[in-house]
Amino acid sequence: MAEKIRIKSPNVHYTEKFIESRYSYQTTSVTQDGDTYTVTPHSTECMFHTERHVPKLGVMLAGWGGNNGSTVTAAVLANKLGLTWKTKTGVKSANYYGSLLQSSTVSLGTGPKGEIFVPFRDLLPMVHPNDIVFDGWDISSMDLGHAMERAQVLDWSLQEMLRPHMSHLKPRPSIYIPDYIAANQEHRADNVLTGTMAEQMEQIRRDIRDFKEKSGVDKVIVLWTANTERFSDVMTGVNDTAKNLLTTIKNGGDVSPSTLFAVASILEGCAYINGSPQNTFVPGAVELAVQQGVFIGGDDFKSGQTKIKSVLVDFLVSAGIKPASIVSYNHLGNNDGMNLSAPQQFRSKEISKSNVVDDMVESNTVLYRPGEKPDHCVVIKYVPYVGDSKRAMDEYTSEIMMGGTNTIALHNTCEDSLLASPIILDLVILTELCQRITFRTQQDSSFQSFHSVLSILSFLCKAPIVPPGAPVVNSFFRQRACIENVMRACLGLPPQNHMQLEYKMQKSFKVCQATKLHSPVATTENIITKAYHCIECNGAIDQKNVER
Ligand SMILES: NC(=O)c1ccc[n+]([C@@H]2O[C@H](COP(=O)([O-])OP(=O)(O)OC[C@H]3O[C@@H](n4cnc5c(N)ncnc54)[C@H](O)[C@@H]3O)[C@@H](O)[C@H]2O)c1
Ligand SMILES: O=P([O-])([O-])O[C@@H]1[C@@H](O)[C@H](O)[C@@H](O)[C@H](O)[C@@H]1O
Repeated sequence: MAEKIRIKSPNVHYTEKFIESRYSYQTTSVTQDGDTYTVTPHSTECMFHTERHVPKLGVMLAGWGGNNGSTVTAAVLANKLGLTWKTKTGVKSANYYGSLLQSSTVSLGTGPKGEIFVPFRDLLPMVHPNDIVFDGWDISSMDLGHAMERAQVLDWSLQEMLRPHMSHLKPRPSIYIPDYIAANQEHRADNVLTGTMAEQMEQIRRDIRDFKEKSGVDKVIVLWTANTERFSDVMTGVNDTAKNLLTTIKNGGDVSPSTLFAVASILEGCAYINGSPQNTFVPGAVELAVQQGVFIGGDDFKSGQTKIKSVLVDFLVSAGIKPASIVSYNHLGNNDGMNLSAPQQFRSKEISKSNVVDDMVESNTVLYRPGEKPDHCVVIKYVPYVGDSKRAMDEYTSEIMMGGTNTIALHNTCEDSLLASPIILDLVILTELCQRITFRTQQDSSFQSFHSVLSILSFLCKAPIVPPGAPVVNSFFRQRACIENVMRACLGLPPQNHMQLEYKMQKSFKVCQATKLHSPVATTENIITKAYHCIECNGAIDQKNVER
């Protein structure tokens, strides 16, 4: 299907298979001598190739019967069926609100009547969530129709319409190692594999092949939305290299279920994404992904309280205001909350929720001395009555000018799974798009893909994993700009600069449809009517009355 956006540029060519773009990647290197910085601009000429054919995508969820797994499956079905349903506040319609790709927009540039914005998803050919085929595993045998009911997330009238489409969906038996999740999860475990660790992992591999064959999808992405596990110990000789990890699995050592899923996915050539906070990607798993040229991404969906934190701290620090104390409390009553009520599982989540401010704090040495950080406290409490409707309460106390303080208090109530579900869709759709993008610099003899550790996903994760040596960016707007500008590069377009110089200079200028420069014409003494005319085509394209 032809793309909605066509680039008219000598640097962009559309072949049957690819969008081919030439792109000049601009960076700067900096050297420091005492208080003096020397900045040198660099330009790297690149070629991007983006495959235009969008494949049929299958997504296999570990934890499919959970609140997130059942809700995202239900949401896609409701959208695909175009469902509307009655509630006490009126008729609701299925949508993908909360999805960056489906429900946010980006600026394409200036049209005859001003700036043109289009949905993110229109920038490049990508999978539509309605077309995704779901499958997966759960240690609970409950079918997806009943799991949706157990989750208590969606309106009952909607559930009744969806149940006929979900009751036949049954999670495949999964790998269950009780020591990795809270003991209070044992009651769910009636759908578990048996055999050695290696045999169980091989079954997961067979499941992936079975799903791909029976569903007819072109590719599969595996995503962990099962319970939060305790952290794994990184041990030399056990999981520090790919070879040692595979040997440990063969001999049945200390390997978590989420890491077993990761190894199974990687060996099947399927991208694997970790939506939970545990350190699934032990060094051996990362090395295996790199060796196999398979994408991995995570950790821990950035969905609510932490997402707001990555915005608010970015705002405060960027505005020169010094956050000194951040207290994030929340309580929730879903099964995730029950699992997190156990100390080791909470610790995994506390880590992923606590590191999100580090890059923003470290970027401002005017406010913070080296190593100085705000007080940062994370509290999660399990309160069964509130169910999936998480209550998050935050207090940000900052130092302002002349010894002043500013305290911002937030209260945020939301269905946790309705925040996470669009994140799951963005993760798998963006990962699939990246699988179709290759690029080369002038120094490369051939095209290459992104690094196996897919750090462009960081916008969607609380604790982004990045390639060795790469910086961790948590700042919301920098993460979002990265995705937009990489997609713009695939279209041969320069990064968004938000300068709008054409409106800021005394002799303002605009570029009309004929892409030629204009000059303003002063018409009266007190009021300048900036009439923008094309020098050549003399076409008046815009008039604004501005005070002298
Ligand atoms: N807003 C959010 O909901 C949000 C945000 C960030 C991260 N997360 C993380 O996403 C994960 C899922 O959240 P949820 O609310 O859906 O939790 P949930 O408890 O409702 O679902 C988890 C599911 O995983 C299953 N499970 C546990 N161990 C398994 C295994 N080894 N194999 C297969 N299935 C297994 C459980 O039976 C359950 O059905 C949690 O780790 C949570 O911390 C959720
Ligand atoms: O994304 P966020 O709102 O900062 O963090 C959330 C936690 O506050 C919540 O307790 C947990 O159950 C969710 O899994 C999610 O991780």
